[in-house]
Amino acid sequence: MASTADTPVARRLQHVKHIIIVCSGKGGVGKSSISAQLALSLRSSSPTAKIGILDVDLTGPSIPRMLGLDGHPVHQSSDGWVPVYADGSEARLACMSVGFLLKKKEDSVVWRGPKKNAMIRQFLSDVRWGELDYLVIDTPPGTSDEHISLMEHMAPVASHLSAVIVTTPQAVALLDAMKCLSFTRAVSLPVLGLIENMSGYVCPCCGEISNIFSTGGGQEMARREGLKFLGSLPVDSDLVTLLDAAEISFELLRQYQQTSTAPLFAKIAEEIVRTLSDKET
Ligand SMILES: Nc1ncnc2c1ncn2[C@@H]1O[C@H](COP(=O)(O)OP(=O)(O)OP(=O)(O)O)[C@@H](O)[C@H]1O
Ligand code: SF4
Repeated sequence: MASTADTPVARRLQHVKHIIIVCSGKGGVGKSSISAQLALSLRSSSPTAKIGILDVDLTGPSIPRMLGLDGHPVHQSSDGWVPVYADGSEARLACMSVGFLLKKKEDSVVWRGPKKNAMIRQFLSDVRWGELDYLVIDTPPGTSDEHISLMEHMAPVASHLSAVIVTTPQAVALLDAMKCLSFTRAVSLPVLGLIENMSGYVCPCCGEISNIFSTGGGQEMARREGLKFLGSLPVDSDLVTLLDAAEISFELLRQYQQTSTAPLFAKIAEEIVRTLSDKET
């Protein structure tokens, strides 16, 4: 068994206390926006918390856009790639994504498994994350080459890893979330809990939450499978406007706190922080 200092990935990641892999069975359920919100909420959870967010959704990287970082170049230093900081010189929210490496943001990545695997290894071993409290990893939907590569490369730091599963209330998304859960069980990845996204709709006029789809399916799945239910988030038009059009990351940090989902997500982040600190003791 490899010791924690045996591989380049282990040497980089041994200073990251907790690595949270965000996954979903189905595409479009809001995994990237949950990853972005988790990183923003964790950053706000303490005045000193240091957070990283790594986007390994290689064919559909959306984290740079959601954090208002589109088009930022990645600098290479003698000690590896310097991540892009969403909060400038405060340097408490570091971000890395294949989106930063594309010439144009509309360029697509058409890579086979081995090239994806090499890219993920490079993200894990060559990015100068430094000391982090939390590294949030946004993954593609389903359980694909990217997930397998992540688990293989991070095996020496397996004790730092855990997952959050995102679903929407519809039966088809829940079925896919079950597949995702069975992957985590197959690779012995502890699951912190389940988030039900797009559960009801926040009326932009009066702020009332209406149930446009069914709700509660995620909670029921969590109960049935012995998972923690971390919370549900409604469809919020302010959030989609903010994340789809974020242009300046500094503004985003401030504006996010004014959305109606920010306090709901803060509770989810608190629960995640509590679960992880219980795990440490
Ligand atoms: N709670 C929400 N309220 C409003 N819009 C949301 C919410 N969650 C996600 N969205 C929006 O839905 C769209 C899809 O979300 P996102 O890209 O996060 O999904 P995904 O699961 O990561 O998708 P993919 O399968 O492409 O990786 C985005 O435009 C996002 O801003
Ligand atoms: S929730 Fe109230 S304000 Fe919003 S659309 Fe419905 S009736 Fe109108």
